[in-house]
Amino acid sequence: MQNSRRNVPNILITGTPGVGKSTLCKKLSELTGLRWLEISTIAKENGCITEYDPVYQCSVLDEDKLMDGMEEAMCNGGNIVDYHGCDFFPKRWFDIIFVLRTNNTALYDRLTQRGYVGKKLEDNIDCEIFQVILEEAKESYDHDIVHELKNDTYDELNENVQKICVWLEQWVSQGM
Ligand SMILES: Nc1ncnc2c1ncn2[C@@H]1O[C@H](COP(=O)(O)OP(=O)(O)O)[C@@H](O)[C@H]1O
Repeated sequence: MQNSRRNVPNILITGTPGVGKSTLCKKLSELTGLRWLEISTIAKENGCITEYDPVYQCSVLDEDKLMDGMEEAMCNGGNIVDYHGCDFFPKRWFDIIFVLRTNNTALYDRLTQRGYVGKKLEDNIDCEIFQVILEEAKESYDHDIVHELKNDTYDELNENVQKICVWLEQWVSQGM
């Protein structure tokens, strides 16, 4: 089984900005004790930003430097990685991948509340409509470890956290 040597798994939580990754990761981390690695913050704190993309209004990552810095923690396991992309991480790092999904109306409201306007808002809504991150995950990892989770409401958020906790318990017990 892939990565079975780790005692605790690594989980990737991905999806379009605004689908609720950070909210879910924070809760999951508090409940499980797994380490929440928010890639945007880690990249900023460790000088892994090469430039700012004025078209997409976002930071461009120095992926190699970031990966090198994360390697040891990821090999040890016990991490929840949170990022709105997934194709550049080493495949061997993850035991499971959850792609959060949100309907357009809810996502539009969340992103406008965050201050997104114009092209940035439209591009992120399009990203969700065309399920870009889900396709990216399926292209980058084995299909059987990629799971889509609907995350429109707080009830669904709680259900998703529970589902991941159940998976985690099963994963750990299988290795005993
Ligand atoms: N399941 C949910 N139902 C309703 N609102 C949510 C849900 N998850 C997150 N939110 C809200 O949506 C916004 C974006 O959530 P956030 O976790 O920052 O998304 P991301 O990390 O994917 O960009 C926040 O205001 C958050 O409170």
